Amino acid sequence: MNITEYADAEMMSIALVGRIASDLRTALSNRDRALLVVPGGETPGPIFDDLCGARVEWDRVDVLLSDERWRPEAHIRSNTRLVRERLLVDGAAAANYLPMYARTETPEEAVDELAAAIEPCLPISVMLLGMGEDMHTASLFRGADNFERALDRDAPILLPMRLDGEPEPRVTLAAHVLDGAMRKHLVITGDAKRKALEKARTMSPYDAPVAAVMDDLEVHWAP
Ligand SMILES: O=C1O[C@H](COP(=O)(O)O)[C@@H](O)[C@H](O)[C@H]1O
Repeated sequence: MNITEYADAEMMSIALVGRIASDLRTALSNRDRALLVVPGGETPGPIFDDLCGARVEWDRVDVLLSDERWRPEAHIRSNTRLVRERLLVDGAAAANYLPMYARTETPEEAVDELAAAIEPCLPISVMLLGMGEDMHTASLFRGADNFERALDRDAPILLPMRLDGEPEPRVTLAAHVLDGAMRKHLVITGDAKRKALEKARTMSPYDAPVAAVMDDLEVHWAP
């Protein structure tokens, strides 16, 4: 794991967008298509605002979320909504979006079909992840019903995930799928997440989920 510190979030966004765009161009020089995985939540919005205009052959890129909250796309908590509104615009509107939500009542009813569309696009070429102060990344939450299964080497690509206290069920890519990405970036802001990440360095993924993706991880941090 390597950490780059930036003066502020704007400087971080500029540099990170340059890195992701460059990683995508490298991936596209080796393969017909590239798979870009992005996080949801609050942190990536400003990065998406810049990334959508980056010089990339977007019509050769598949875009996929790291995880999703099981809410209709129009819902304020939908990660898909964030991606559609702030990433899949401008040049990036030409990218192919791989859905991580279907209009079924439960994720269990849809995960196999969603995973079947994702599988042919793997491995991940370029991945950007976020992290919570509780050290979760994607929707790998300690204490969630499928958490330990999601850390298994033979876990299905996509798993439903329920955590007491969370307002909706979720789906997440399995740890081995995330960890298999060819380029791995993590974006975090603030002292609390920085401290949590430092702590996670010495912990097992069973206690600190982000530790499951730390090999060759490039961390981008701003205050
Ligand atoms: O719920 C989620 O949270 C994490 C962290 O979000 P942030 O706003 O604190 O950066 C995010 O990476 C994940 O994709 C999302 O579903």
